[in-house]
Amino acid sequence: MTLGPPANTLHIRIEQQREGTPGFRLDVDLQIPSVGVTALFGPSGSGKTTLLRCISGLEKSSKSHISLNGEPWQTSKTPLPSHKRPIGYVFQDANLFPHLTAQENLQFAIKRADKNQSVISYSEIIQLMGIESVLPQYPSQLSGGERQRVAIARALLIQPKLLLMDEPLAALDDALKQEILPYLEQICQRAKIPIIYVSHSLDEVIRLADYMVVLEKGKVIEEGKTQTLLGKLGTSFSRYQDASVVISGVVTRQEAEWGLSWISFENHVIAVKQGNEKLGDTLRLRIQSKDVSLSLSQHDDSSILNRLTVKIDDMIADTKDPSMIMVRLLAGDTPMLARITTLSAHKLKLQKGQTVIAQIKSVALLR
Ligand SMILES: Nc1ncnc2c1ncn2[C@@H]1O[C@H](COP(=O)(O)OP(=O)(O)OP(=O)(O)O)[C@@H](O)[C@H]1O
Repeated sequence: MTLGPPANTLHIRIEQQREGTPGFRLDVDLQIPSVGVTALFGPSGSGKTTLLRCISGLEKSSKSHISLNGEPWQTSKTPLPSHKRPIGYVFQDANLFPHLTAQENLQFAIKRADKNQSVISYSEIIQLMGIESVLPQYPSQLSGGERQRVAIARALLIQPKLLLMDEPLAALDDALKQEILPYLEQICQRAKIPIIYVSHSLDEVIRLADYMVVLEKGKVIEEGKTQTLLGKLGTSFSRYQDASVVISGVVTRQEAEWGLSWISFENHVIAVKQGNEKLGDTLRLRIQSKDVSLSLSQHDDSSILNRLTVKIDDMIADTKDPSMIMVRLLAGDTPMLARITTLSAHKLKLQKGQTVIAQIKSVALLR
């Protein structure tokens, strides 16, 4: 007996060889979580958009099998036309109908909605996206950010089983990106469906995605939970100079007089600049490998607040820059990365299994 894909999984099997692009072949067999955000990452031309277009049926593929929690809703034998697939699609450009108001654009989606599926209600999405006041307006009267928020609402109002987002923030400037990210976070937390999110921005991915897939030349080269994948050595991420890890922890102490929140994970505590978070909130922190230095003993005379006792798990030389080395650390079971000079590693005689102090200079609070 062969076992099918496990429950709580979205299984996507796509093969495509497009005429006119002989050098490119898409061949993907993915099993990703059936709830939450999966980021699709990879260099330009690696096939991210092609994969989304094949999933949505906008592009033909020789093999196309999609099943959710073991239930197939798209097979090569019974290909569904694009408009019949229960998929919401948000593109880089909002693609709203220009001759319809924002509200009419949304009503168009409601007509198409799957009556058996209830992802989100009209009133809830209007409130979550903060678009009540712009409903009577035409797309040309909206700002780029407002247009994109209406487009996201429209994609969700078809009550999809899967939401595809292809660089939804790429056309916006940095200020607008920062404005829309909290809306996206809310949607990602609220919609209990799988969301595939294409982005070139590691910042966005780290902030939104629980799971990551990396494509290269039409094939999956890496996949896994965001936290696990980013904490690995030898991946495409650990080669970046801004290689980072994500740590999830709970606010256990706040000191208003110093403007600090203390975030606990496993047996460790990290101080961050206080924001809107409250005691008991779960937060994600981003720690860049270049902000982590190592010492053999605790230095109480240092200005660095965050000094964690960790174990060296592995070390790998930077093939592009022999003066630098990446050290993988474990704070309990939580991986961290430190990018330090090869000379320091040599002077400190760092070795696998050794206990050291990780000094963290700066921690970004992701939410
Ligand atoms: N309409 C098309 N006709 C023919 N070939 C195409 C077409 N669109 C893309 N390609 C080719 O298909 C391959 C995959 O492109 P795709 O746009 O899916 O990559 P991508 O990872 O989304 O890139 P980017 O990050 O730049 O958007 C590339 O070789 C590209 O040149």
